[in-house]
Amino acid sequence: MIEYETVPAVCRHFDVCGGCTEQDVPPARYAAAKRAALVEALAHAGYPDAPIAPLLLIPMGTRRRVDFAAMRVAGAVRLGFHAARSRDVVDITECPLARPEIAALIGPLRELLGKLAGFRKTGSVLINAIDTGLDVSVVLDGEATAADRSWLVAFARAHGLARISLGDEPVLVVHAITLDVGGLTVAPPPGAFLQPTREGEAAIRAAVIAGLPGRLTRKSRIVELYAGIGTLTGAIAAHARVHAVEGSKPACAVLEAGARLAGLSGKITVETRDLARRPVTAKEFADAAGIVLDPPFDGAGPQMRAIIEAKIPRVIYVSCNPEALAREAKWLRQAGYEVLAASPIDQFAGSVHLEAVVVFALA
Ligand SMILES: C[S@@+](CC[C@H](N)C(=O)[O-])C[C@H]1O[C@@H](n2cnc3c(N)ncnc32)[C@H](O)[C@@H]1O
Repeated sequence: MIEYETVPAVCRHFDVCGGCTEQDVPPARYAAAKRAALVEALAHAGYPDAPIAPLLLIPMGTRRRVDFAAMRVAGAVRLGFHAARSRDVVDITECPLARPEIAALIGPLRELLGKLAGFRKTGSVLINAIDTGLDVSVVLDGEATAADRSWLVAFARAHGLARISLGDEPVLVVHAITLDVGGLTVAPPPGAFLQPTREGEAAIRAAVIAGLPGRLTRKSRIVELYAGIGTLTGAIAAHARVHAVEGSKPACAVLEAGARLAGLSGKITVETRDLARRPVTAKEFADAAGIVLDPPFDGAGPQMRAIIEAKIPRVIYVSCNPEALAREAKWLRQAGYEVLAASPIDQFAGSVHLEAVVVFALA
């Protein structure tokens, strides 16, 4: 039962599409609820008085990474997002959340999927907006035919895409694949993880850099866990040596190449490692001035034990899930860490999700 006045939703698919469930919440209430998610997470972890910054709002129309679901039902193609708590795909004609150039592809993509013999019942289309255009990766549930590939090539050319791929296999590269990630220029693989908005990414980076220990020297070393393609790595490397650890081999290759291109191979070392199976040990953290971690939705799990054992003076935790943050921050509190700063960032506009950067220091 809704107990407050709602405001008109900006999207015509609101209510059926499971994407942005909070669009009709009045702005002040929306912003308060988002910030409260971080307040509650940190209070739950034992930090009731943590210094929490105001919420950084990021407007609709800025999402630069969109993963559309597709379904063929009685011959007709549906392209959009899953309905709430359902595998059913809601067919959409607009997406005010996405950047306009991504939203403009919805109709043409639906038409393209309709022609593909390799698209039987279910599929998806992941779009990343990179510096040279849109990078589109189509995932089908059947074998793509030669004709399918020709359709993809024609589509990429007609819409001026940077690249089109079948899953992680590039089918046509039209423009050079480059993305500036604040200090490094990288070439993300098809479907690479990118922070959902440029604005959010910049805010995360700024909060991480502001949270680094004050007296870093050229010899200081920061260990960065879950580094991805290096979204934060180049910026950290402007202040210290960085050992970047990431589980995805292609992401590590991209990060390594970006570091080389920037002449930073001496400052940035990259390690491919599954941190769930083989966490970095307390001994390996030993001489680090700080740890930066940006784990997946479920949190860092088994990696946390060694972080706590290592007693590194500064731990900067980038979180996309306040629940996991609450759980793992509690262990940091029990180990004697205090919160120096916490920044809530509305990376997932219109949804209940929240991004946050929390800076912990050993008291
Ligand atoms: C939230 S993303 C952050 C990536 C990067 N920091 C960024 O901002 O783009 C989480 C990263 O953790 C990586 N990852 C997920 N599970 C992992 C594991 N078990 N071991 C190592 N890395 C993992 C993913 O590949 C992904 O790059």
